[in-house]
Amino acid sequence: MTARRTRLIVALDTKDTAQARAWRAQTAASTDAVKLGLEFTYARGLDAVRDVAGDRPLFLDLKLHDIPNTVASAIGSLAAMRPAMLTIHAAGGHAMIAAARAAVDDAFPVDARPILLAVTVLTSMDAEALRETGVSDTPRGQVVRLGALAMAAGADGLVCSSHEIAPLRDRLGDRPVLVVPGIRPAGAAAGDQKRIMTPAEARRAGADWIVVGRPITTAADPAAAAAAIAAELAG
Ligand SMILES: O=C(O)c1cc(=O)[nH]c(=O)n1[C@@H]1O[C@H](COP(=O)(O)O)[C@@H](O)[C@H]1O
Repeated sequence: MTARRTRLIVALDTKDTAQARAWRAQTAASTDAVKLGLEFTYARGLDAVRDVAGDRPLFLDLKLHDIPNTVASAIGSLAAMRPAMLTIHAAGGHAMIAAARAAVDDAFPVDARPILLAVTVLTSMDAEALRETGVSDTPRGQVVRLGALAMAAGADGLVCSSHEIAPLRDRLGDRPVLVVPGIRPAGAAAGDQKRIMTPAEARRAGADWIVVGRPITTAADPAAAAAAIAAELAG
């Protein structure tokens, strides 16, 4: 597992197109992909997302979670975006995930299919937050349950925290692409994230990709912050 290279995605979370472009340029040398999500997309629209991503691999993080027909139709609307990765919520259930799978296979040419990622339990949730939603299992138990469900329904990979990589690999083997947010370099503020690890810990745990936003984008020097994380991943 640790033989895989752990790749770095920078989350360009802003409403400002010029800011997103600047972060993209500052981090291009040390990151493998850019993530644009709800904040930027709702503020600026999909054309601006495509424009900011440019020639970088695009993780389009819209976390679709609706009835199967709506999710499938929404994925059809994203075909022109040519994303490298797309997110849906595993909690939408088997039928929704299977509909998303079918829509990806339908809407994208075979050589341009995005990696369909199912978000398991948000990294901002701890056991207590999960209990408030009616789930009495631990985050780890719930991530493995949702991860198995999502992979059986046709997802290519999962979004989870570093804490769940080992139990997911035990249950599901090497097949799921594991994308891991909730990454904090030593000393960085956790903010709203609860299930966190450092970049080096995530690499050792076997993350395929890590997602890092504020530790890069709020740094005095985003280029240096991204380069330091890339160096940590290189070991
Ligand atoms: O799907 C995601 O990317 C995601 C899932 C999750 O469980 N936790 C999570 O933080 N994310 C995203 O990862 C990024 C983390 O940002 P920072 O906390 O600023 O590093 C944000 O863009 C979140 O939307």
